[in-house]
Amino acid sequence: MELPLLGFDLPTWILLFVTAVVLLYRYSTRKFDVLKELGVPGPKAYPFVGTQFKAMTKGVGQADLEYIKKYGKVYAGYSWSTPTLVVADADMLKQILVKDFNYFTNRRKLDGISDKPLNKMMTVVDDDEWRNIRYATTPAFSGEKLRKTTRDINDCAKYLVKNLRKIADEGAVFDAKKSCGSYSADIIARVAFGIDIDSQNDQNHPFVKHMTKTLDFNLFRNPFLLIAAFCPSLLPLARACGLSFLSRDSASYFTDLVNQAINTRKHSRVERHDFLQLMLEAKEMKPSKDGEHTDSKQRKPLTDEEILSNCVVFFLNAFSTIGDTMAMTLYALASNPEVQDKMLAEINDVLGDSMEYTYDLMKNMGYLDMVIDESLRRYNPAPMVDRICSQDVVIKGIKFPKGIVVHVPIYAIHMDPEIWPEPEKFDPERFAPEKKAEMNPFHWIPFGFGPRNCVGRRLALIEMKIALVHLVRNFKITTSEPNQKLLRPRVVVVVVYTEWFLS
Ligand code: HEM
Repeated sequence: MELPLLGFDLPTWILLFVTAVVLLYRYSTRKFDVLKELGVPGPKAYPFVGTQFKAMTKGVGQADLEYIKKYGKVYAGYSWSTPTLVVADADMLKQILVKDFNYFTNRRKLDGISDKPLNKMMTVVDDDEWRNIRYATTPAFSGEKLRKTTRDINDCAKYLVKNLRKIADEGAVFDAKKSCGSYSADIIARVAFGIDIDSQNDQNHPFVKHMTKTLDFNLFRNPFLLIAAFCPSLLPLARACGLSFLSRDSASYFTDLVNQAINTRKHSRVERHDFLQLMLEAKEMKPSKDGEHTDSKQRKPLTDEEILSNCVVFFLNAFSTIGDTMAMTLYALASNPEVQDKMLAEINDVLGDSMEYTYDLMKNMGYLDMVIDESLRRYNPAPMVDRICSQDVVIKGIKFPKGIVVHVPIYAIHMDPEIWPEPEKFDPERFAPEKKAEMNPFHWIPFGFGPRNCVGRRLALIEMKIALVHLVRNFKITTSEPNQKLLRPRVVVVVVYTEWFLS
């Protein structure tokens, strides 16, 4: 006797299942004709995954590298079901990222990022809303502002040295990714918001815990991301079931942290000129104390929602990128002792007995710059950036239809053997001043390019430089032998390297 399941008999279940598969198939292939019309070569697209299968198994960067070799510097693909043109050609990038910026102002939105407190992040908002926020926050990273922050950065770096000294004295190994991530979190909290989180002393600090959880872009650990990637139209249902990109506890942790910082600021008599202050001034449309924001181009006051989202985006961006790049630079120094020795010689030469490493002193360290530039080429944490085309435009004979996503394959450009011979090799000499002067600027784009490039670039560089100077001056960095082999990039949204340790 057949037992009906939830009131349906077996044939009905089979019919429902087949209908669901057919509907999902049609949904995931509905845009598969768009790229055929453009006549741009590219890999075959499959239902549900588009052309992403290689990216899922080998990482976005490696997939781009292999496809560019096969199809050329412009190829067409489907990011899941979204038609995408991948552009690695330098002239076209100049056009897209700079000259025709008005047609390529916005980024593709991950559907999941429309929940508070992430919905108004500078990284995801469009057009004038983006311009307004970018305009209000850019002055926080001026040379003058950063010069004032170097004392705070030095303090955090000294703390890092103190903590690592304990480990070195015991002859133990250290987890560079964690230590550098905490260093970077402490700095952004201090210099941008004036708050002390002291995550270096407590790597289980809730701040670190929530950051790490939020930045875990593994599709298979975060069902919300999985749905956003494969079937975004099911997101409302996912939300109704309580799923979200940012977990509820992380969302309320970040919201409370920012609100506390704002309240403390309101009642404090200490005058600050940092990122948070600029945002609060932009909320009230006050001219900044330094005369910034007096320009009539400033369009609208920032809303509370915009302030909250952009505080969170600064935390998120600074935590992962700087921590990872620094950790990879340490790995490169450990694996290339001659580079480490040369760096130390320059540091001693420039600094003499000084223990305060100022903004201006850092400018005199040409070899340190070369090491960081090479590290950002070889181990850049952002394997790609993207833009959406807002109206039909033809570039170098290729039609970019309105709505198409342009994917800029940073990793593949940085690892292209035609541009960078022996790309796997860590070689700071590639960035010697005479070579840098001749370099095509679109062959090295770790911070993106054009008006929408990384707003935190200068802070990132100064933070990394100061920490590396402290570390190289105080320690000889080596790899802990067996872990050297574990270094493999796993690229989903940002590059994450498998665990490894230094001593
Ligand atoms: C090594 C460190 C860093 C790297 C490699 C990096 C890389 C990038 C890249 C590739 C982009 C996209 C640019 C584009 O689309 O053209 C970006 C955007 C952004 N970055 Fe960074 N970043 C770093 C550090 C930071 C820091 C420290 C902050 C904040 C304090 C920050 C805040 C941002 C923001 C807010 C955006 C969005 C800008 C906009 O949409 O206008 N980044 N970053």
